[in-house]
Amino acid sequence: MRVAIDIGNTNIHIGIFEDDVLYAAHTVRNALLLQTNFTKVLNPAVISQAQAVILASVNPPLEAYVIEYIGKHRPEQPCRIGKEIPIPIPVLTESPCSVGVDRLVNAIAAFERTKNGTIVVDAGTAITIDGINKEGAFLGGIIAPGIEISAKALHHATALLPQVSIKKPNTVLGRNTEEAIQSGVYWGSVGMIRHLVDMMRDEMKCQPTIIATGGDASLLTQDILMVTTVPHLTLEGIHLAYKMHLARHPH
Ligand SMILES: Nc1ncnc2c1ncn2[C@@H]1O[C@H](COP(=O)(O)OP(=O)(O)OP(=O)(O)O)[C@@H](O)[C@H]1O
Ligand SMILES: CC(C)(CO)[C@@H](O)C(=O)NCCC(=O)O
Ligand SMILES: [K+]
Repeated sequence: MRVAIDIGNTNIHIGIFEDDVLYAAHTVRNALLLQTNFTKVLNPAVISQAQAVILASVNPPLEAYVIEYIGKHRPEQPCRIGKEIPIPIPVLTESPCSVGVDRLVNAIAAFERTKNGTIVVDAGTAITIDGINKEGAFLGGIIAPGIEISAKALHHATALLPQVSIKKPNTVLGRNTEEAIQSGVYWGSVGMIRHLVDMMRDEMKCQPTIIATGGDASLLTQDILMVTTVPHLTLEGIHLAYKMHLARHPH
């Protein structure tokens, strides 16, 4: 049994892999994790019995907490993607080390599925849209505000706009403030994703496969054509990067 942990900015996602198959996954709000007892979220027995605990983090302070907790329950340090586990694909950006490892493991898992030029949309805290060429190399992409960030930003930066939870509006023309914010954030995000995917497709000069993931993917992609949603793409990518490393460096 192997445990993959994706430490993001809103949520931590935990996946349990048995015989290379993801058989359990759960998500905990970071804020909740810091308030509650870690043992309720990351079962000490699972941590101590796992063959490997593999981490991908884009949130260093929370990562430090998780590593400290894991250290109490198993003698080996967890394997960190991008540290002990090198990124097993070419990263063709200016500064490969500064690309979020969640974007990179998404690319690894997506390419494993498509074996084709691919665009990955991850709609989480941020919305990222990244290109992978048909050789499986990470090309770069875009980082934009996620829908919760957009809704919060409107509330925090204004005197009159309330905090609104975003759902799909029935109409584009909002008839009250709440509907107007929902429409702006929902249709704005959908339109942004559609447009950026089109632009990226042109720039990549190929017919890439589009894969979406992240907490808001199923909400947003209902209005985007030709997208396959893979809920646990990041966890799959963490596990895959680890397996690729093992294949290259058998113990
Ligand atoms: N049950 C849920 N719990 C938490 N967030 C949810 C849930 N359902 C939908 N969401 C949405 O998912 C988004 C967070 O997505 P995700 O879980 O991919 O974030 P994350 O992993 O922290 O992101 P990142 O890695 O980009 O920091 C939020 O915008 C929130 O609106
Ligand atoms: C963009 C996010 C926040 C998405 O989770 C993460 O991948 C990150 O913090 N990235 C670092 C900067 C970069 O990817 O270029
Ligand atoms: K994410």
